[in-house]
Amino acid sequence: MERKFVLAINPGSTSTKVSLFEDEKEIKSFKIQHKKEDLEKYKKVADQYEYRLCLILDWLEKESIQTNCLKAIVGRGGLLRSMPGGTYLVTDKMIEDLRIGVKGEHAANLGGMLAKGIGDREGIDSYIVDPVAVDEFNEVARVSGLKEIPRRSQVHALNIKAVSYRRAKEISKNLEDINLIVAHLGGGISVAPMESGKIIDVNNASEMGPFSPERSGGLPVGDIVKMCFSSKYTHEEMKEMIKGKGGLNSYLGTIDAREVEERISKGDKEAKLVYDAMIYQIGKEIGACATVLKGKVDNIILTGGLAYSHYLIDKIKEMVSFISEVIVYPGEDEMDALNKGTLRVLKGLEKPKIYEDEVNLNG
Ligand SMILES: Nc1ncnc2c1ncn2[C@@H]1O[C@H](COP(=O)(O)OP(=O)(O)O)[C@@H](O)[C@H]1O
Ligand SMILES: CCCC(=O)OP(=O)(O)O
Repeated sequence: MERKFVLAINPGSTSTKVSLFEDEKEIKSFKIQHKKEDLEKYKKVADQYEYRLCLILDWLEKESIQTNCLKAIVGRGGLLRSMPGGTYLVTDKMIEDLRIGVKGEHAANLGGMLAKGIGDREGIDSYIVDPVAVDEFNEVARVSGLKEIPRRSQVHALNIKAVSYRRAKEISKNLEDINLIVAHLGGGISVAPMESGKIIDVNNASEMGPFSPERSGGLPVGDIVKMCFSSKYTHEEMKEMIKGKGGLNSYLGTIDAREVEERISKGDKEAKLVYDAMIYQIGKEIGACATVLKGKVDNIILTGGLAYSHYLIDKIKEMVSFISEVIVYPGEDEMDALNKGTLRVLKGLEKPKIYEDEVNLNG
């Protein structure tokens, strides 16, 4: 029988990861590291399309993989209109929204574009799975306190859903029958209460909640307004302070938690105070999620790069173990999650969702 593969594409802000899967097995993978100056040439994220496409096609050629050996292509989904979780067929309308950045710029916007670009060459379907735009909020979670500004769901949905499925399987339950609190602890942080498989609230990794290695998290709003009108900073500079140069980076000049821990071990008191404050805010956010779930929490899951840290995990456990058992899945496996989401559709276990049917095209 002819061998057929799924190609998964995960564009990040500094790299593009590609993996080739034969059923559930990853048989090849490659991380294309982009030079800062190569990406800086492009004004908009979507403008990087041709550049990244050529690099992926070059890799396939180098590995002697013909695109006619592929049965589907899947890309990490970006900032689209609010949508329920699941596996989506990439449609022309979705591509239009990704290209204009309908809800903002994010490297993941290229995922669907690159998947469809390659899929269309062979006449095969392309998909995205649990994009950062997944929105399964309870209505009450949308109200911010200022009429003009609704709370928005922007979330590390792909990894959060993947680790939730993993835990449900481990305890032989359906995800729909359990409640979890999942904290994705990476360069950005999402802490979400998951009720019966749905992410019913989240801090919004780019703007609110705990600060993270590179993001400020929620800030005192009065002081932010003052800074914005101080004439000291441009709009771009303010945005960078919130995402990129915020969090650990703002206080300690690094986004690398390992470096911070190294400094702490050498007696750096400032590093310890800032790192402990980040951990304190994560614990506090988990506590808030427990109240959303009215205390009915089957497990708390800690995942992402920071979950490799024993220092951080032990301190979070001290704060939240009274709520429920803490399960640690360090790192993330977004490539595997993309493939599994695609296989669920290819094997007929799930129907692919259609973007136009699931989103509000006037919103
Ligand atoms: N072994 C480790 N101990 C402590 N922190 C770690 C470890 N490995 C990775 N990290 C930290 O995890 C963070 C990045 O997490 P990651 O999930 O890779 O983020 P992203 O995918 O958002 O770039 C960085 O601050 C990094 O220093
Ligand atoms: C917008 C939520 C998802 C997110 O922040 O992803 P990255 O950490 O990969 O930028």
